[in-house]
Amino acid sequence: MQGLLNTELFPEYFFNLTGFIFIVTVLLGFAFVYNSLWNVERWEKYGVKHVDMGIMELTNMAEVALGGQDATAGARKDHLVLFTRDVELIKTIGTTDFSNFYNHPEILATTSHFGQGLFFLRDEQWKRVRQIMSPTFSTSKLKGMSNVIQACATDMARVIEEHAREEKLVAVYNLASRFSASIIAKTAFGQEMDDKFFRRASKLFSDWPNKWQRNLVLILMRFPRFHRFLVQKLRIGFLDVCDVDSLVYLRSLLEHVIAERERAQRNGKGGDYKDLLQSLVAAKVAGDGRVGEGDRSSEVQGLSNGAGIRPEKTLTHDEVIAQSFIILFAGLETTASTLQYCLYLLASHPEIQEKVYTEMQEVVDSEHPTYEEISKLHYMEQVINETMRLLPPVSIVGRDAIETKTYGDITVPDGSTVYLAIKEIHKDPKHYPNPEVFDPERFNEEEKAKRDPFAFMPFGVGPRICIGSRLAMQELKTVLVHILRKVRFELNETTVPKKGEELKIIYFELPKPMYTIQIQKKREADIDFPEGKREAEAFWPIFRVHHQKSRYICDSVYRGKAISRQLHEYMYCSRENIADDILNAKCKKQDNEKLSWLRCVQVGDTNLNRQRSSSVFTVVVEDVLADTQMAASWVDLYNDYTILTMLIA
Ligand code: HEM
Repeated sequence: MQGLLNTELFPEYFFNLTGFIFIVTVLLGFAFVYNSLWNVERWEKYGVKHVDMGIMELTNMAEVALGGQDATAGARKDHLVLFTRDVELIKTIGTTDFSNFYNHPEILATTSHFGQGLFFLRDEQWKRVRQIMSPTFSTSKLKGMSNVIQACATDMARVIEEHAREEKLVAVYNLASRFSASIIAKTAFGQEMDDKFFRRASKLFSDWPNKWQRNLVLILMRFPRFHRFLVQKLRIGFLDVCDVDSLVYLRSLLEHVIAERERAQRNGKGGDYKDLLQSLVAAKVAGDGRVGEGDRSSEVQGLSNGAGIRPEKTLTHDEVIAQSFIILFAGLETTASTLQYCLYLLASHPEIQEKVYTEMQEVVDSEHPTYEEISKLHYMEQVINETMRLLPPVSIVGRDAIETKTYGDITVPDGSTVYLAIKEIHKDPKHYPNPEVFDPERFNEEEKAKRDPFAFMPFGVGPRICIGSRLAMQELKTVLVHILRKVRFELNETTVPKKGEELKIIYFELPKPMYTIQIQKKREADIDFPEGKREAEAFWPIFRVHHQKSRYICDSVYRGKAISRQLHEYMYCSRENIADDILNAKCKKQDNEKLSWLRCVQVGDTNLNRQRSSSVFTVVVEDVLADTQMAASWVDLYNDYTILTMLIA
């Protein structure tokens, strides 16, 4: 017990457990009385329906407050709070009147560096750090991180494939967390993830050893100001929501890497590192760790409230560490949960999984999908969006009101907190008919155009929106490509929850829910060969050289008008559906089942798992034409081809 408390502030007798519980109980009792008697301000006065609630945590409060017909309802924690799923009010608070609502509520009772992380920063501090961090997530930076994401996705796919080979079930949450943590380890902590890192990263928050401590903290979380007073002022360690040991460990890792990165930055070698950490370190080096007078160039986007805010673009050493922590906090579980839920939903909707697969076949040409290819996976994005609509990893976000403002019938008093109830908006039948049904078509362009864009906000809204949303999407799409091209996910009788059962998000529960999904079998075409190579894959370099050579000659010959435009087009697939035309024509002919093009285009022969790749296509056409008795209408083409083959030879 002694170790948990700050011995400088507390006398010896205080370490008596009974005495301590007594004091905390008295203080809690005082908080209750204050809350219910003295803080008599009621939401009704401000035109808002008020819901009286017992001791509940926030997400439940939102559910209860907005359970009926009301789009907006008030309640009290240790101050006034408002819950809303009214998209007009959300638009106003999140964007048009953002200058009155740019702070997240102070909910975190900790003495750790978390408090200096972007999510928890307030006022000028937030504006300065947000401005510094925004370019870190620009398109060019995301492209720069693509290799890391690919490597982590390949690892995850490999593990899943091994499970499939051994016909084992997959504890998806664990794998998804490892994937997400490994990207953060590399990009925000500058190192490979090992087991110790993963253990610590997954345990940023205290895991209270007994029930009464846990319940006490849960009750205190209902009174965040009081909770913070106990933790930050009285420094009662065991009430700290963060796990101090984990943070000390992670900080020690960072110290080494930051020192090394600083040296590189000062020697002009910072550009060698294309990750989040280096951008943070660069901001530190630029200001030499001091926050001075301020950058005079630009205001923070969306904050043109006339205040003339010109934050300086530098970070202190502790702020660099805090941002790495916050990336871990904000980026790990959110992305891992989305991946887990997405795979579960795909397993329970095989037809949708097949559609995702088909799109991948059409769009992704390379073994490691490029940034551009990833951005063309529109149906996959619809699936991810629908997953986050149905099961938003963050179900509620808050905004503190700086001044009292009235919007229509509702007055939002200064000092109150407005909670934007993401989950309730996403489940509102007004925006989403049959809201419990998983239907990615809700996010096709036509359906989206019919809906208020503020009815979908898994990443929050306005200038305070999630800074890592594009990175998260890139991670999710990349890993889905790598996994789904290898295996098909299915539910079986041991999967939890079972088919038809509700998939519930359990907040603040430890351990995390583990949804186990069966990987039924490998995709038919996924035939493995010794040393991890497929038979045809071994010939790919030869095919490629052959293709390049053919193309060079073919282009020259075409320019010299020695072959028809038709053949030129056929050779390079420059007309839409050309491969299908030829293949279909061939298939219709009798006795053609064993044509050699089958070998060439079998999806299992390539890592691409697709039929229409321009690089493989020449080989396909050559095989088709060379090995087949041509029908009359193909004779010209065949003659052209013969001339060409002679030239190539
Ligand atoms: C599916 C994945 C994710 C979801 C659903 C998600 C959701 C959110 C939400 C709802 C917010 C609050 C926004 C608001 O107040 O309006 C937020 C903030 C934030 N997120 Fe994410 N997030 C995800 C992934 C990530 C990743 C990968 C990172 C970092 C690499 C990240 C970093 C942050 C940070 C730093 C903030 C605080 C922004 C600020 O206060 O200015 N998030 N996120």
